[in-house]
Amino acid sequence: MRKIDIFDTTLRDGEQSAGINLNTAEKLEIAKQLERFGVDVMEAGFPAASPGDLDAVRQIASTIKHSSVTGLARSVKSDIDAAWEALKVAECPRLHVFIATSPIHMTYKLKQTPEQVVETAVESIKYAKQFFPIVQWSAEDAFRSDPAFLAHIVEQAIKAGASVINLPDTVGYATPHEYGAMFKYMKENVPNVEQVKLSSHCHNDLGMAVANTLAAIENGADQVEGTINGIGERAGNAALEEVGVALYTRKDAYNVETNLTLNEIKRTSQLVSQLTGMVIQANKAVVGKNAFAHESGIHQDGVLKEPTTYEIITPELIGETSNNLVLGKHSGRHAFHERAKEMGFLLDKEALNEAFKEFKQLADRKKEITKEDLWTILTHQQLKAEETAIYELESIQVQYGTEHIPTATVQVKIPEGTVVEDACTGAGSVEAIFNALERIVDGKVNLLDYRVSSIGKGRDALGEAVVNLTFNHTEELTGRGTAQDVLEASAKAYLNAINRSLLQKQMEELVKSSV
Ligand SMILES: CC(=O)SCCNC(=O)CCNC(=O)[C@H](O)C(C)(C)COP(=O)(O)OP(=O)(O)OC[C@H]1O[C@@H](n2cnc3c(N)ncnc32)[C@H](O)[C@@H]1OP(=O)(O)O
Ligand SMILES: CC(C)C(=O)C(=O)O
Ligand SMILES: [Mg+2]
Repeated sequence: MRKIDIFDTTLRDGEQSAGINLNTAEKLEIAKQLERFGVDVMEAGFPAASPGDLDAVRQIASTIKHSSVTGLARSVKSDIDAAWEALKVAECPRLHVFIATSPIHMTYKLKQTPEQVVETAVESIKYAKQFFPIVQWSAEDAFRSDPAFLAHIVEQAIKAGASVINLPDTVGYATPHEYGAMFKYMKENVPNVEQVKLSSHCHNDLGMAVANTLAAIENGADQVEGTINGIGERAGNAALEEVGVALYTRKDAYNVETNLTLNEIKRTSQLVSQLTGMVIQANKAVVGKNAFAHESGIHQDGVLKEPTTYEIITPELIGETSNNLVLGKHSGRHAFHERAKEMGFLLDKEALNEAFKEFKQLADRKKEITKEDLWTILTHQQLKAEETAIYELESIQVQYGTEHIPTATVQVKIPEGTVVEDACTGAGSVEAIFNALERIVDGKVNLLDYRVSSIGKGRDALGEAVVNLTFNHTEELTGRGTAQDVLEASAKAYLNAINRSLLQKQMEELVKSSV
């Protein structure tokens, strides 16, 4: 099978992303991880850019043994000298030297004629070859270059000693078909092309960097360049983890292999994100937080029955521990039941269905259902299964205004099974609720304590209320209630305490009668 070399430029083109600045220690850490990931070549920096970058490239070159380390240089002797200073410690020093070949770049940026550009390119390669055993030459903005001129300069670069020829789509303008055609054209029109490896280098301005890279492979590229998480100048470079996983998953289509250790992807991606401060978008292919997350019921059910229904990549392939069935408003019973089991709740079908109903109601109101929310819902159902509710809150309505006396109207299902409604005022909304409830329950309530708190974080967290009271002069009892609204939670807590008191009384009578 044809082998594709992976050239990582996270530490050079990736670091060119606006807002990224890595120090030597950070670059070294990433370099070591890139070596574990199995990249064939890593571009450690641009040694002429600053003494700090030169030092980082030198330290990486002297540390990394299983990947070839390179640095970038303009076609300028001082840049090549700086690169040699940094890379001479490497096992097999490799230089990456470039010059632009498109009319726009030659005319406006370099202010050189095409002939002068050929001469500069050839001179720089010959100069570099005095030091470096391997020289990679890049035609910056190759894609927007005149194809015949590009073929000519590539031929001259090979004659001058380049052993890898890189043909970048520097501004991310190419379509996959066009980018592939450029490689085909070079294969057919550069007489000495078989002496070198052709390399792709794609930018993502139109979101086609990975597709273009794959098209280059289909048309004869032997090396592909890119970065971890696709970071890089402007919209970034081709994301190497996407390229690696695409080549593996669609081996049937591409029929090539790489040296990459794919299960190092997650770790590499996380490290690069952390040290560069570039957050990975949740829906990013392969490494996004949602790449293995399923939220909708139909998908969750499918994945529980057979993962390949909705997963073409296994989480383990990239070093992720498992997929993630996220519970939200689109989830279904299968996933909910599975999660309840995982959390250790052994509820019967009816209780599970009740819990699922409660979960759906909450999911409609809340952006994210947390683990704490699930605990609360499931515990509530478990307790409910163990006790008979005597008073049950049916509905609650509170009128509150700074200029008005708070009034609460409550509907409660009483032990006889009928629903009773009452209304009351109070100094505050909670007092109004408690007063209304006291009129419904049959007995004397003495409220001793009342507290509210939130379960979990965020403004949409569930509220929990705890009420301590005595009912008909029994001993003090604690009631708990949870709801998204603290007023509803308070009413539930109040009734929960009353119910517990009544249940306790029933138990005592049962014990007495059985003696
Ligand atoms: C497509 C790419 O990603 S290319 C790599 C881009 N990366 C970087 O630029 C990061 C590192 N760069 C730097 O630190 C600086 O730009 C340096 C040290 C390289 C040069 O700095 P300065 O000397 O101050 O020049 P400055 O950056 O302002 O301008 C670039 C000069 O290099 C010239 N130049 C650009 N590319 C090349 C090239 N491949 N070969 C020769 N000269 C080049 C430009 O025409 C311009 O020349 P001029 O001064 O005669 O007009
Ligand atoms: C220097 C070259 C390889 C580059 O980064 C580009 O053209 O995008
Ligand atoms: Mg680039």
